Amino acid sequence: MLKVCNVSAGYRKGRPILEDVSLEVEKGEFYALLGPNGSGKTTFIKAILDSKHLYMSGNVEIAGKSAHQYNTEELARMTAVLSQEHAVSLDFTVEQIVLLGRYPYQGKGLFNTYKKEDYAIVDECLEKTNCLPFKHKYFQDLSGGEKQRVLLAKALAQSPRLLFLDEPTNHLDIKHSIELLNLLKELQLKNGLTIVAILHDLNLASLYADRLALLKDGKKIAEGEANLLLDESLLKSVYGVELVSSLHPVMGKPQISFIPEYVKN
Ligand SMILES: Nc1ncnc2c1ncn2[C@@H]1O[C@H](COP(=O)(O)OP(=O)(O)OP(=O)(O)O)[C@@H](O)[C@H]1O
Repeated sequence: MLKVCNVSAGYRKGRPILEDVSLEVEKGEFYALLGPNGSGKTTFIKAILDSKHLYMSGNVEIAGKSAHQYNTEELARMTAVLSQEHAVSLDFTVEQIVLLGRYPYQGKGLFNTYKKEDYAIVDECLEKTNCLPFKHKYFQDLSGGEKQRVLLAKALAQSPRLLFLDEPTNHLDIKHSIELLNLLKELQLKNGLTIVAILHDLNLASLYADRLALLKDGKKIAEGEANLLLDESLLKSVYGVELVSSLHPVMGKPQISFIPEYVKN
């Protein structure tokens, strides 16, 4: 579904932030991108979906076709992104924002308007993300976590086959983080949605992703299943901190914790 070949990208000429990154994500896979702050994770998503402001080399294929061959509407029907930046017009209601997710499905004609089906999809996405209770509220009046869920509903309303998420659990409390990841997993398993998620929480990545990749200083350091990747010495070399790995009591997947400094002394 996604093939990234030897991609280098940066914001200034001759200063790459990403260096020679290659990876492939299978259809219906949940792939997590991990790495320290500033390692290039967000730049990676931009290099795939929005490279016009980047100095970039290498190739990106989405569903077997070069990313450059998609026009804006085609790309927005194939992929959606939940980004960290909430660049949304302030005086829109929740419903209006989620309806924007249906825009790529409207024709170019002057009299094209949203159809009954679009409104039904919007309601379905609002329900899935637990946003129905504030459907008529203004986006600007919501909490950070509620805004995050509305923007996920908008991304889902695009009915994408490939969904990118940049720290989707940012702003969410533990209940809503778990609910969001459960929903993503359900969409992956039932609908075959392909998911590429930047996650800072190694434990959630371990429990939900099929494969993980570690980025450091713009390079892909390692890739694989959680049992292979969440290794204490590898994590120390990437994050520069001592971490302790143990197994989840039910899932048998690695869970990462640490010993606070004051206990060690
Ligand atoms: N628009 C920009 N112009 C110039 N440099 C940028 C821009 N956006 C990001 N950078 C730089 O690129 C590097 C990688 O940033 P990026 O946001 O991709 O990292 P990240 O891994 O997503 O970080 P975080 O985990 O903190 O969100 C950083 O050094 C950052 O300062």
